[in-house]
Amino acid sequence: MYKVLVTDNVNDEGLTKLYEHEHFTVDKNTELPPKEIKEIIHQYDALIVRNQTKVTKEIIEHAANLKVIARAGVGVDNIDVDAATRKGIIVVNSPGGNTISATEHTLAMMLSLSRNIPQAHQSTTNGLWERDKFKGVELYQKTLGVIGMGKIGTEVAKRAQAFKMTILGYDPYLTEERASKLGIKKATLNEIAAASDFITVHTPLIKDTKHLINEAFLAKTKKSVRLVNCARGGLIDEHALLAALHSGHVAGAALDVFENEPKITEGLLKQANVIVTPHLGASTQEAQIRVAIDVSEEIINIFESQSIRNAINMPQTSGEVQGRMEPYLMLGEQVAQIGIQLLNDAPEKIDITYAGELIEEDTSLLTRTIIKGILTYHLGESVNLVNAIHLLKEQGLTYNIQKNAKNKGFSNYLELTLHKHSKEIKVGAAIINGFGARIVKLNEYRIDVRPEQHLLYIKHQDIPGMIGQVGSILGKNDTNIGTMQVGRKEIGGEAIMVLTLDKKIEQNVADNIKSLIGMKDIQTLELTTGYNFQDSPFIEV
Ligand SMILES: NC(=O)C1=CN([C@@H]2O[C@H](COP(=O)(O)OP(=O)(O)OC[C@H]3O[C@@H](n4cnc5c(N)ncnc54)[C@H](O)[C@@H]3O)[C@@H](O)[C@H]2O)C=CC1
Ligand SMILES: O=C(O)CCC(=O)C(=O)O
Repeated sequence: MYKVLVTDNVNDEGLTKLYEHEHFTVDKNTELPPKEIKEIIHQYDALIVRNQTKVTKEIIEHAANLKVIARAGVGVDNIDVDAATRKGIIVVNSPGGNTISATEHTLAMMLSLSRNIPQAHQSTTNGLWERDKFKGVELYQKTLGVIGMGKIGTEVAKRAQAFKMTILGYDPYLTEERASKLGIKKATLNEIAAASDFITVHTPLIKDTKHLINEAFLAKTKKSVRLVNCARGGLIDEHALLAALHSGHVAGAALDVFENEPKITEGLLKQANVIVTPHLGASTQEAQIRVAIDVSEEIINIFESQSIRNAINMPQTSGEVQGRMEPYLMLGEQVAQIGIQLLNDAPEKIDITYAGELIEEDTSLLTRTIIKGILTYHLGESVNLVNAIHLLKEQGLTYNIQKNAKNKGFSNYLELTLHKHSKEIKVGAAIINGFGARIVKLNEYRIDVRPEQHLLYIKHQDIPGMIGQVGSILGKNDTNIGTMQVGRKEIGGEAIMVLTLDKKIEQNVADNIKSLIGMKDIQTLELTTGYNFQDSPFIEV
């Protein structure tokens, strides 16, 4: 049974699938203070929040069993994603569940701002009839600058076109082609500042976007510009905005979000031309049901079928790519296990080469799988696909990926090289049509070994009788040999044997083999041959 904790007001109808699922129990408590969440979080496998709960590093550190943090919404700035990643916890969200609601709220705020609707409503309900005081401006033929042309920015732009506005869009990912398809103009921030009558922001709050609208930007804006923020507080420097409102340079602002919610910078509310809502962008029946359904399904999928659609801290792979990459993931993990066991030390540097068909594939998940396989040898079960790269960097290790068109004679090929001082271990592998996974290279030797659970690697002098002696010792100790591969560089020189065994051999058997004349090295290798829960989460797009 998986335990899920819900600490914010997430829609119950949308959570139905989780409530009714036989493998899940859900505890919902929207009154828990942070201290209490910290105390009980170790009991839970998943946590669902909106943006009220701050999922801090402290809470995450106490989350001994947590596998998933789900944000019923878009922005994850209330979650310490770095801390979650370090702990191997998947952070997921509902990227599209509230797009339309946030878009419509933005339009509602822009219209309210242009026609002073909240102020006029207040005045009229107070018994006044101030028709001259609330003269507004039209949107028609005005220029709207949209900063952040993602899902919401794009939908806002489309709807604003219905008002016959000219749209300027700025987003590092906005191409000329997409802008032209949307019928908008791709612009720089400076161009938006100089030409826009209305400016609306739709970016996440990240280091790069904090105070994107600041004193310097406002100084470049057109006089009487109107600003809308239905994305995140902190995108606009509220003090700079206040100064620009005081000076009359900015004609008005419509704000749904604030830098220190629920606090609002003193003075802003005193401005007659500022209209506010308490972070209502996603607050519609439809959006709340949708985001709750999204996170419920996501959690069920992660625990029941190991597939992930919307992770923040994992690479995304399409279902089609996922199907093609599946056999390589197991092979990647096995290659890593062989490499690290042969190195028997922490590597300083890791080189991974993908060749043949693999150069066309999205190999990000495969790389993570290999890194995970390497690190698990020393760091144990705390390593998973979420935190593998993070932990690698934390260990000060570097890794290097090469995609090489030369395929070494195989239609696909992956090679791992682990370096430690002057020692180097190289393991090459391929999926061979009709035969499946094969280890095809060990250091400088060409081999052909099916990666099975128990392998025996032997390095020896190439002298007659060696194979027989090893076989005889294993036979006497009741150990069946599945396959045996030998490789040598030159007759009488150094050679290797790689055997697949039906069971693990005892140390005394290995010692017996090691004592044979001409024997140089012997290592038992143990490989994973089946994924278990949480080990192979796929991300679907
Ligand atoms: N008020 C509310 O209740 C709601 C607020 N939001 C917020 O709206 C924002 C946008 O959400 P979506 O459109 O769904 O996200 P999205 O991820 O689809 O789009 C964000 C866009 O911002 C762009 N961007 C990033 N840095 C930028 C920069 N420095 N300058 C310009 N563009 C930049 C990205 O390239 C991306 O295209 C998020 O902050 C989200 O949290 C979302 C839903 C409801
Ligand atoms: O849960 C909410 O209402 C906040 C929505 C929001 O800000 C987001 O999804 O980013």
